[in-house]
Amino acid sequence: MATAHKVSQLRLPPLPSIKDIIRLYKLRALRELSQNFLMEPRLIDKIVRAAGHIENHVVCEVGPGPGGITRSIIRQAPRKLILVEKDRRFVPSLELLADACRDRVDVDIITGDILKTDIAHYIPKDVTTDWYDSPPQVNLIGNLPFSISTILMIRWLEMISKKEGPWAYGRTRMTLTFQKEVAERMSARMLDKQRCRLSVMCQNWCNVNYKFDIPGAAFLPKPEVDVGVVTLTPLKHPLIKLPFKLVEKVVRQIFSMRQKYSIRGAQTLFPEKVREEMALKMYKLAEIDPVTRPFQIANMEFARICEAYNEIIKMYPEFENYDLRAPKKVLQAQQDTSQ
Ligand SMILES: C[S@@+](CC[C@H](N)C(=O)[O-])C[C@H]1O[C@@H](n2cnc3c(N)ncnc32)[C@H](O)[C@@H]1O
Repeated sequence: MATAHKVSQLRLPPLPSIKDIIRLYKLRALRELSQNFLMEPRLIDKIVRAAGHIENHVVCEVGPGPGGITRSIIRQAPRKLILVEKDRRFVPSLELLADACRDRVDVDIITGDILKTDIAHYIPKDVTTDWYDSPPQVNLIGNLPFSISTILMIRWLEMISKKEGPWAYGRTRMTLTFQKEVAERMSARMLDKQRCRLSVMCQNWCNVNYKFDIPGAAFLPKPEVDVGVVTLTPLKHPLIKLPFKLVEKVVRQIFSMRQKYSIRGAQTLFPEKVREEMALKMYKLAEIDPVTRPFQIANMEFARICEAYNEIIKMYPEFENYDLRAPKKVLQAQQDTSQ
C-alpha cells in the first residue's frame, strides 16, 4: 500500500533556480565527473519521495552538484544532511542552501570522493537500531555519477555484508539512480535476459526495488541513456550466508561465460588440471544441472553452488586462493601448488 508523505514541510527562503545557480557560478558540467544535472523539480521530488519518510532522519546525499535534489531533501526537514561532493565548484551553491536552512537542518558539506569518504564518521551514534529491527533513521540518496555507480554499489554491498560504515547503524536504506540498463540488471530475476553478477550480488544482500525511469531529456546535459531509480533495503539475513569475497568470486566466474552452460564458467574456479572434475563435483553437491545457463540459475541455487564450493575448498584448501583473474606469474604459482 502506498504511504502518504507530507510535502514541503520546511519552507526555504526564495533562492535562485538551479538554472540560475549554474549560470551564476559558471558551473559548466564536467564529463569526467559524469555531471548530468536533473532539472525537473517534479522528478527531483519524486526521487526524494521514493526514499519514504525522511523527516528528522539523517540523510547522506552523494554528488549533490548544484543542489537540486538537496533542496528537495531539505524541504522534507531531515535532522542532519551530509553532502559528499567531489567538485569544489559546487561548495558556494551548497553553502547557500546550508545557510537557508541553518535553524532547522545541520548540514555537513564534504568535498571529497565518495569512494574514499567514511560517511559513518558523520552519522550521529544515537540513530543506531538493531540489525533485525526496522531500518534506522538514516538514508543514502544520490543521483549517482555513472562512472562510479557500479563500483560504489559493489563496495557498499561488501560493507552491508560486514555491517560496516553506514550499516554499522542498522539496515540503512538507499535511494539511488543508475543508468537504466544497470538498474535493470540489479533487479533482474532468474530467466531475465539482463540477469548478471550484479543481480545476484544485489539481491543476495538487499531487497531491490526498481521504482521508475527518468528520461535522459530531463538532465542537463542530456546523457545518452535513460536513468532508473532504485531503492535498496538490506535483508535481515542474506540468502547466501558466506563471506562476500567467496560469493563474489563464484558468481563472477559462473557469469564469465554468459552464453555457455554455467558449468563452463564454474570450471574456471579451479586450476586447469582438475577443473572439469571439481566443477562436476561442485554441481553434484549443489544438485544443479550442469547444462543450465547462468541466467537460468535462481538465487537459492546460487546459494547451493556457493555452499558446495565452500565444502570443496575445505576439502582441498589449495584451491581456495586460485583466481583466474590473477596476473600470469601468480597463476603459474597457483597451478604449481595444486599439482
Ligand atoms: C549525475 S550528477 C548529479 C548532480 C545533482 N545531484 C543532480 O541530480 O542534478 C553527479 C554528481 O556527482 C559528483 N561526483 C562525481 N564523482 C564523484 C565522486 N567520486 N565522489 C563524490 N561526488 C562525485 C559530480 O561532481 C556531480 O555533482
